[in-house]
Amino acid sequence: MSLFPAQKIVFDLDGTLIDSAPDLHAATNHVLEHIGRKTVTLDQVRHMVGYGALTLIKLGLEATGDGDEYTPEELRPVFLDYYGKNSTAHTRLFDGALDMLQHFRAAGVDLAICTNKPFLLTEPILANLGLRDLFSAVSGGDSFDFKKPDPRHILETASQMPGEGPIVMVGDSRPDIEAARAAGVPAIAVSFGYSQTPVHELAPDRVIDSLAELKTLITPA
Ligand SMILES: O=C(O)COP(=O)(O)O
Ligand SMILES: [Mg+2]
Repeated sequence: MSLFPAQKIVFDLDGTLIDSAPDLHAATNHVLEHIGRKTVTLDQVRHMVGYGALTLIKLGLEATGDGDEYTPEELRPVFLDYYGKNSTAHTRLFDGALDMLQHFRAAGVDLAICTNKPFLLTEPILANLGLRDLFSAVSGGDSFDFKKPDPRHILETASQMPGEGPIVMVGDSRPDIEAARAAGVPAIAVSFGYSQTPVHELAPDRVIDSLAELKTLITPA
């Protein structure tokens, strides 16, 4: 088994560490009901997450109507207002997430979150799930002028972490893996996330079926 040495692990959030689809589903349907559209299913939403709120709204609009009656931009405040108040009603950590994160902190590995979610929504979710203190850097899709799949999102997040050393990215979908590859950083993909295509087709360096596997795959550098 080839190992990935790391001093810094940069994690995607939705679909990787947290199963947030139920709350994102509710917020998406809140927007759709607000404009008199039919709702979408949880399974549909699970394949729409990863590129941020605007893309989620856009895909929700495309799935429920035609024409350009509404823009994602004008509906974004409706989405964010609802989601901001209901972001951890049903959201839970994936199995083994907390134990794995604590394992790496105890080994002196630095951890970060690099999500395409808005930054101001990310912090309360981490706090509500008891995770905030585990991360030395947290960046959202609006923290910089660029976001995943732009490699600078990963590299700028990593530059905010203390220390120097090799980086590993762990994510669930195309923007994570493309950003990691362009950044020259190994990409480990979880198989249970929200990817639109099977993650092995995106050619990450490794696919894992459980977060606990990271404890043997990644070695403290
Ligand atoms: O699409 C989003 O809102 C965020 O998704 P991510 O945490 O997987 O980057
Ligand atoms: Mg994700």
